Amino acid sequence: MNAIEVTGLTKAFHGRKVVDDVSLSVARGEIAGFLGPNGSGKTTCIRMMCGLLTPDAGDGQVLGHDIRREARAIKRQVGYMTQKFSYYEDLTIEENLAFVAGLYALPAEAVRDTLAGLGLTSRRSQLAGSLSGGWKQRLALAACIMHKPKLLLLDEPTAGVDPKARREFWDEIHGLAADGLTVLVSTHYMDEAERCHRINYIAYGRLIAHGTVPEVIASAGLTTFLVTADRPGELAARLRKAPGVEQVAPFGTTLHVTGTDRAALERALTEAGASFQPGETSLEDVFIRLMGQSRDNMA
Ligand SMILES: Nc1ncnc2c1ncn2[C@@H]1O[C@H](COP(=O)(O)OP(=O)(O)OP(=O)(O)O)[C@@H](O)[C@H]1O
Repeated sequence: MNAIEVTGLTKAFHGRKVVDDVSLSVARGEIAGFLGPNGSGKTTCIRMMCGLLTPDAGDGQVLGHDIRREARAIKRQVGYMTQKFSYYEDLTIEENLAFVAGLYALPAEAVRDTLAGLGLTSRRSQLAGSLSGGWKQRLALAACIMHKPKLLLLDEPTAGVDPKARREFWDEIHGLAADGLTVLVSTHYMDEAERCHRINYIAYGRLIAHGTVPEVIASAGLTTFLVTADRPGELAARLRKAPGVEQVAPFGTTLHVTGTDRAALERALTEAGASFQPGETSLEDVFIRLMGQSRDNMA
């Protein structure tokens, strides 16, 4: 049975639907990415799935428990790292974990094992407030997995963390998933999306794409050309107005020019006198398009 199997989740605040008919399946041991623009309803979905918020409509199961009737059982088996994870700055790493262990009535070994498991033992006496962003995230992760949850919900866990620390954090997540933990992670970083087994893209409350990264890219049906130009800025301005050109994104001195109609795109580039070659469509190109499309649908 899947770790998450929910259908038709809907939630409105003050008469405005912020989650609209979202269905989601996440297999056990899977790292599922949850992506979408700010305010698109990711956190609200996560809160409904872990029993913190009651949906207006929709139902389903998380870890085999009904999200409406068995919220307590779900909460016990879920680790939830919120966007603004809080800990006591003037307590050490170990003291912070001991506090959390107390909340869950866990034995002292739980703290020791968690410190060791996440490579925190040598830093256990360091004050949490003095840790760098990466180590703070590691402490937050430690606090969330100490009670050995079966499902880990991570809400933008690495915002503001440097690339090396982010990579190490993700190595950790993959290690936990390999041991059977299911992970649902919301992120705005494309490289993190690419590290998920499958991704789910939500915009304006609706789930509009899901699958593996290659599947999501392929389903968008976009063609991308790489264009080099002496004056990329000028060319970009012209191309943005050309028929068939849907996106123009400068990357250094190269432009990534994207559209759904390959022939129209080639025509536009030829007419603009651009020198171009085929490129790979990125996940970011796809998301920008999906975002634009769903905004049009809302209008
Ligand atoms: N308790 C609440 N009361 C009223 N409005 C809320 C509440 N919680 C969330 N919202 C609104 O619902 C919408 C969706 O918010 P949510 O936090 O789920 O989005 P998100 O996709 O997680 O965004 P972000 O990427 O910025 O974290 C937002 O417009 C938000 O202001």
